[in-house]
Amino acid sequence: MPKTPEQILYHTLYKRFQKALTDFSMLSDGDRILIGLSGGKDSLCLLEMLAQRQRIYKPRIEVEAVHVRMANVSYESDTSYLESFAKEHGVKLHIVQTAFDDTTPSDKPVCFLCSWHRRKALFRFAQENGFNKIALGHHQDDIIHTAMLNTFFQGSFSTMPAVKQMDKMPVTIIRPLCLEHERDIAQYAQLSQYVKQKKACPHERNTNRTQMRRIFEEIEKTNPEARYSVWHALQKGGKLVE
Ligand SMILES: Nc1ncnc2c1ncn2[C@@H]1O[C@H](COP(=O)(O)OP(=O)(O)OP(=O)(O)O)[C@@H](O)[C@H]1O
Repeated sequence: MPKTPEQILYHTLYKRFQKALTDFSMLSDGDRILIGLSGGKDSLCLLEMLAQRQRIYKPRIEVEAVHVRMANVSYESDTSYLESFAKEHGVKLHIVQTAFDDTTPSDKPVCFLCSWHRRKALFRFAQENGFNKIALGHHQDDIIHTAMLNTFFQGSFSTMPAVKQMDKMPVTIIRPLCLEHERDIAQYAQLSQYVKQKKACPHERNTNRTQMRRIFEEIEKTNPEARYSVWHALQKGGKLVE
């Protein structure tokens, strides 16, 4: 039977997802995995693939998802779409709300505070509900851009690892999309007609990250293999597992 472009692309994405699971030994029998579902294309795609993986017998995993709403940031997320998407894939979705004080002056940017508090809510929810792993939707481009940011701005050759065992809690972060190319996820999201979130965060602006993205796009034009080169350097330097 002829395959549609959507099915062919999903197959490519799923193969890389499986390779990431294997290369980084991300799954163990009995894992309870909590997906951080922002509503963006990456975490939607992550949910779709983990939902499929959940139907395989060994290693046996259980998957649920959580969407964290930030009460004090007018950042509209269409939770009814997230609920129907998760339900369609047989994944239970939890919605939790949190907030932070953005009126007290702080030396930290609002985006930093917002993501710090979101992360805190995610960890708390995972621990209170017996999840031993949290799956996040960062892909290979995110990991490379972070490595560039840390190298050029922090003086540290480091990045978001594919697997990170948290020091102070019995929770491991996994990034099963770590081998995915962003453009493939974007194309799949379009073919699969993912609904775009009404992302109206008033604090979002051009950041150093956006600049790294542009620079990396330029580098890839000169050397289409550049991503594999950076990945290899990160792997060789032991930066992908903590
Ligand atoms: N509000 C949220 N609730 C739960 N998890 C979240 C939330 N926001 C982000 N995450 C998790 O953190 C990851 C990285 O967040 P980031 O803000 O970079 O993603 P995004 O661009 O909003 O969306 P996505 O990565 O899903 O396309 C997401 O892929 C998701 O797993």
